[in-house]
Amino acid sequence: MQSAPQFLGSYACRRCTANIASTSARRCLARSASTYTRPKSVAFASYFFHNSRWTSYASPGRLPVPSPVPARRVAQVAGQDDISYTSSITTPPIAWRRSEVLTPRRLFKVYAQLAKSRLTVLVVLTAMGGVAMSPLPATASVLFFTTVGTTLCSVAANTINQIREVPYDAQMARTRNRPLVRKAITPTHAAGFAAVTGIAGPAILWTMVNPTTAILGALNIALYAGVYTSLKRTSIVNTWVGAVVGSLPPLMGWAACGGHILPSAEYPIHIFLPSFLSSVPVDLALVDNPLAPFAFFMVLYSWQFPHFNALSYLVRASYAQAGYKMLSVVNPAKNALVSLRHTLLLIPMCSVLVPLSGLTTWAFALTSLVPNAIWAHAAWKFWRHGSEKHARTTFHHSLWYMPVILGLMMFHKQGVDWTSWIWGKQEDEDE
Ligand SMILES: CC(C)=CCC/C(C)=C/CC/C(C)=C/COP(=O)(O)OP(=O)(O)O
Repeated sequence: MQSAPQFLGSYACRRCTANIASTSARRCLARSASTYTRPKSVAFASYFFHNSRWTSYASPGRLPVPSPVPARRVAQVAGQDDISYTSSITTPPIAWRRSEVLTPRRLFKVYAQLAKSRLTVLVVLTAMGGVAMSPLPATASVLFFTTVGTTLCSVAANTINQIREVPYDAQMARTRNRPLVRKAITPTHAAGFAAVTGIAGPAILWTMVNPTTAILGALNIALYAGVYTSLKRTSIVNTWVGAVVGSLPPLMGWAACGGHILPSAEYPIHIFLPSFLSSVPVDLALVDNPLAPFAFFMVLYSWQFPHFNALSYLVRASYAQAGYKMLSVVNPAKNALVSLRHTLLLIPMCSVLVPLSGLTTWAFALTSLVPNAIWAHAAWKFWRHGSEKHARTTFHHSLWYMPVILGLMMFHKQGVDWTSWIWGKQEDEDE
């Protein structure tokens, strides 16, 4: 473990530094400490209200700057005593620097960082995927307000997540430059931003789209910022909860168009057999089928495991350092096995569940086999060899896999026959 002065050199607030041996200083240490041995409960309220007064002892006249003694830490979690690495914290994670002046332009940039803008764009795109796959038409107003409402919900969820994770984000190179860690914005300001977006998002969805979409948005904020964020440091189950969070936006898009996501007497579950097994022609009136959004949800749910587990394996040292309970840290072999399991599960999902639900025609069952086979092969190699090289390949495959699978789903969408649409046009021209 690092020595107390090293941690305190970066993170103790002024009030707590008067007496470095005092309880509050120890509390500061606890909230900064990386944890294989979990810290005592982090005094969140203390962090929250002290943060704007945090200072660095690297400035002269305060406590001495700690000598940069390399700290070596060996992970010993769940019998995995083979993960060892040299901690990169040989100097305080954040050096003293003048605080940023928040011009409107900088403030916008800070808000975008709090929103994790790229993730938010992806979330909105998957919600639009739900709209695109819905058999029910969407008006321009529904499209616009679903986009705005979903964006605001995602912004709020990501902001709350960052407010809660400052001491841990500060310990990972990947997240060390986030606005709250570098103190570009106070936690109070960020909390205000989260409150405004977190109320406006569901309110817009409720009033301008429909209550079901609003409830899904609010539920997802709670699931991500509340349940998932807490579980990250307590249980590997976090990844399964995070996968639900990532799969809910398409349901929001589906619900926004008025589609039903739960079966009822009025909207029971239908199955759409392939034409060689059924003589009944597809009744497009039945395509608003609760099994369809469930199939979409499941594809996104399973996609996240090989995507996230492969990435998580590549950054496992920093996850370990910040004390996150990730499968890639506690059990790398199982981490790769879970990735493989979900790439294999995606095959029957795409080749049976999706066409059976009426979301696509049965042609999708065949065309989806190609991307599924390529990705499953990469995940199998990752599981066999457990190397970073294969983790990277599995991760890179996840990046093209999702747009390809969504594109194929759109191409084979039930009731939309692109080929006859093109041929039909040609016939029209011939006439
Ligand atoms: C509509 C609505 C509310 C949508 C929310 C969508 C959303 C925020 C999805 C995130 C999914 C997820 C588990 C990301 C990882 O977060 P992480 O905390 O592990 O990432 P980090 O390590 O980069 O902080």
